[in-house]
Amino acid sequence: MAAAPSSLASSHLSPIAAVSTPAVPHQLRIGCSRRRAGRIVAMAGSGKFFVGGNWKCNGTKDSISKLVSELNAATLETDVDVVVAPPFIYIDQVKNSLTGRIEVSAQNVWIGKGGAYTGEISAEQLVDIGCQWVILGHSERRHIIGENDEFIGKKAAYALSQNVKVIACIGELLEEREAGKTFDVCFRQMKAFADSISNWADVVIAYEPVWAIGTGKVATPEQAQEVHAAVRNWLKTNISPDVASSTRIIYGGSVNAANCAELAKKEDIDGFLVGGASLKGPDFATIINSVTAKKVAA
Ligand SMILES: O=C(CO)COP(=O)(O)O
Repeated sequence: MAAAPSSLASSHLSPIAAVSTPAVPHQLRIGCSRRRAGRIVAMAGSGKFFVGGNWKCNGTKDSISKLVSELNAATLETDVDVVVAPPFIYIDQVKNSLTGRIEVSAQNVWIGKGGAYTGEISAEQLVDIGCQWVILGHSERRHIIGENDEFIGKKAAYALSQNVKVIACIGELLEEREAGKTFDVCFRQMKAFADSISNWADVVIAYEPVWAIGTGKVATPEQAQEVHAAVRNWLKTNISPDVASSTRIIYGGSVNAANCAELAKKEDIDGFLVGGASLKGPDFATIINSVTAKKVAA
């Protein structure tokens, strides 16, 4: 992705000024407080912490073999769901060498049943090689490849129908944030998923502001929390309170070993989708283990 303009300084995107769309409704805050009083303090959602590594179009047989060895040797907290997403052609290699502690995801899937679709991979084929997850709606597929909301929603529905779980990505462009459209964009992308999804149990939502992806310009914990809380409230209003509290909403965009703990402490951040830092085993392990920061915050 192109580097974010220098105007993306933290002073420019201050926690409150950054999103000029309406603040999270008071009602939601009350809802979170109730949950706090009941059982969970630092996690508004009730699901397990979730960390995904999106390897994108990176790696060779040799580098992936080294990364898998690092992951196999790492000590990982037990109460975290961990998934890695290698390029399609290495999924089988990873499945055959990676510890069963970590599940494997694809980075894309065809919209329906396989057949005469040159270059595509079907959900049935993912199931055939034991790949349980797929990332859909990633900004690189939206903005570089040109996938639209409806196409992505239908892909999600078909993958779920074949028992492939979905990491559903949403997030605004820099110009959309600067125009105060962050919530509008995220809610529109959420609606497209919701129009196609009936079973949310196998869906994890990844909020990945496009200006933070691969740029080193991570959202502040406050900026991420603000959008996560709004998305959770959107689920509460438009799907159900149960889905809102059980669906993991993870953050992606320049997450690394140094910034993960502060992000993890935020109550609506239920984990991470990591790009560059997931290519380094020890750093990825640190990000997985940032669940301990959440527990301390609780
Ligand atoms: O796109 C991402 C994960 O899907 C994030 O990428 P980076 O962590 O490299 O910014």
